[in-house]
Amino acid sequence: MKTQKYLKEPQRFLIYDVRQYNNQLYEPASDRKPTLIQNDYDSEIPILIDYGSGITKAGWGNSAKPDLSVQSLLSKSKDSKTSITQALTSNKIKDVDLFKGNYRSPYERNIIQQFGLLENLNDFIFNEIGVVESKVDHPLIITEPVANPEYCRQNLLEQYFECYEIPSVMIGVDTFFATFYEFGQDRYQSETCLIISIGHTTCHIIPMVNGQIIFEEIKRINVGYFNCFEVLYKQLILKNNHQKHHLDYQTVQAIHLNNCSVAVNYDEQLKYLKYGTDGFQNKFYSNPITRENNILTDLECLQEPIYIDFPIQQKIIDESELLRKQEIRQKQAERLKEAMQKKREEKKRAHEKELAELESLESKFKEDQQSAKMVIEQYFGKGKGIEEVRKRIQKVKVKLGFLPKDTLEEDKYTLINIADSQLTAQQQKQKKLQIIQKQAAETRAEKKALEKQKKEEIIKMKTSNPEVYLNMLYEKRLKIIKKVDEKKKHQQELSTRNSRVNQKRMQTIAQLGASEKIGKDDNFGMNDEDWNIYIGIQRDYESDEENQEMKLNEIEIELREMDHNFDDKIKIGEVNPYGLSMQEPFIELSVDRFRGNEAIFQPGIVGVDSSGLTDVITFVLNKFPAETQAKLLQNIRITGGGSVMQGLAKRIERDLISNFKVGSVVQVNLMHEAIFGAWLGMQKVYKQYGNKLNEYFISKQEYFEKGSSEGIFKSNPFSNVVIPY
Ligand SMILES: Nc1ncnc2c1ncn2[C@@H]1O[C@H](COP(=O)(O)OP(=O)(O)OP(=O)(O)O)[C@@H](O)[C@H]1O
Repeated sequence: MKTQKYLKEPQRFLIYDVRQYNNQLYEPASDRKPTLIQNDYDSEIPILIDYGSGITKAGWGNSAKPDLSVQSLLSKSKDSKTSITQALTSNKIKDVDLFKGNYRSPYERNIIQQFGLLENLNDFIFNEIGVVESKVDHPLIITEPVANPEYCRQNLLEQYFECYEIPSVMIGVDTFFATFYEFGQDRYQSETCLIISIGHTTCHIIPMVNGQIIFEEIKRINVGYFNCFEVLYKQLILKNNHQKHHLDYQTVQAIHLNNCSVAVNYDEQLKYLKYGTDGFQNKFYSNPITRENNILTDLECLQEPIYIDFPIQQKIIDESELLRKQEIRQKQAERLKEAMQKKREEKKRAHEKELAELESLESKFKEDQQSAKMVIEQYFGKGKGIEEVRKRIQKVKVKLGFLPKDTLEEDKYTLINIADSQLTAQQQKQKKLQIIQKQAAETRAEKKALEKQKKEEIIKMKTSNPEVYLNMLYEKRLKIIKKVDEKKKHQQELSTRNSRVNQKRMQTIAQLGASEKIGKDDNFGMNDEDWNIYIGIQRDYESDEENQEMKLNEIEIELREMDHNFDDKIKIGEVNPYGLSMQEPFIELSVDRFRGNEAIFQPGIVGVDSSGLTDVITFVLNKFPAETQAKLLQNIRITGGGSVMQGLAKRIERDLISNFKVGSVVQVNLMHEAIFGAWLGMQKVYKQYGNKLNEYFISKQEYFEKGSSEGIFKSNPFSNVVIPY
């Protein structure tokens, strides 16, 4: 296959480096808990909760940042002892693969629909942030999405006032709080800007003119960060099935955040990935791109594929770790040696005792043949004579080292040189057996000698021909890696019920059940060989991984000594330098880097029948007179967790430049806080407005007087519109 030629060399990353990312999920550290509990005694301090369909952020009004940031996912499990069903949030279950677990969310899109689950989530929040009393005696400031349906708000208030006995609640829109945090009080009341909020499963486009939110023109698209991420996850699993076990939720999220981006020009990016620099002959690109006469922005925005290496061994183990392992191995070897020595001494004592007994029997035979014969028959079986005793004496003497080993060999094949005519039928049979045994012993000895010679040659080669020796070590290393990999795959297949390996295993067990032996009288297990059937089955489960790892370590120590570039070779993924074929230990990210994120610009990719983000932005902007439109175009702000997608602002900017008339100034910026903006905004509001906020709170008393009807909701500078009845 012809290799692609790109402008820049494709980058390679090690999965261990990629896996590190700024995860925004956490719980309060244990040393912070006492301070949090202190807060519970001061009923003036409000609790701020930014409910999100992706991440719920909660904390006390006087904390510097949210005390808790948790995924809005719950899993119910039954305690085996108490039979009480508990709800666990995703944070509580460490290293979970959220695509595999049975997780449920209180949300459908970004609207709360499951209030039972929300109660579980609230219990968790209040518990974690240090509310110790059964009721929550603090004012609450919470967020809701734009145009939150009335019944959701009513159910929420019902839960707060009746279940938690909360004294008062203020409700605002998450994006408005985030904007307040970004601009501050004055600019929030005067700014003209277009706010784009990329949430977990939705995007909102919110125009703000002279500090007024234009509610009539707010638009929502039903795709968000999660949809983009899900496309990537599915693509990666589909294309790299052999690395499936590595690609869990956390790893793919890290890949998404670190290595994926929004294509500035998706069509051209795809062509670039397909044709590489060959396409610069103006044939493939819609823009005439050439090296001499290029449109710089376009060239800069084209990106090369990325390779992520998954080396088989866990990490390049450091020296101390190696020493520790070596020490353990030495101790184990010493213990084994001691045990062997003990066993040998015991055996020696037993043989000495046996020899003494046999010799006394032999001398007894000389004195009293009759009585000695009885004893011999007792020992060796009926019909056996003094020859058996003598043979045994010789054997024991060889074992004790009193006689050389070949004494026995000579005795072993006594019949070989005697002609058949002089032998009985029984002896002829024995002769045949002896011939076979002798041949087998000779081949064994030959093999042993050959192995010994080989070992000596290898030792010689290490000094005389180190390069060949090094190659041999590399080959050995690859063989072990392959073996471990195959074993892992095999074991993985065993965990899948319908896999070929598992079916074969079941077949073996079924055959065992249907065996003719097990007929009317089931006597399975009477003979030792019956149990051999389990050896085949058990082999699948046995793990010699540690053994292999030890061997691998030993080889790598030697390799490191001989080849100083060994670690570098592994780092760049050069795992196959000596021509052994292996399954690729890396994944390639080419189109996948961009296709997932394209979902918010082309929702059709994830099957959502909707216009894309820039089309909707253009639609919204076209609703405004030219002057306002120009102002809005110059001040586009992106917020929400999805704004962390690389290249997002550039893409929107580029799309809008081509959608509006020549000369329009387009400026797209990210807000400073992507995920915590709304929570920090709530805190800023609480700190700046202070007591003035009281008029915006819905109190428990009002709720019990009026019920949760529409009239109870109070509008505030951050809330949805209240339509009076
Ligand atoms: N570093 C990160 N760590 C964890 N999650 C992240 C990170 N960066 C982005 N995210 C994603 O951000 C999203 C949450 O963003 P955000 O808090 O704005 O949405 P939300 O408020 O939960 O959702 P919505 O506003 O739609 O209800 C999640 O989908 C999450 O996967």
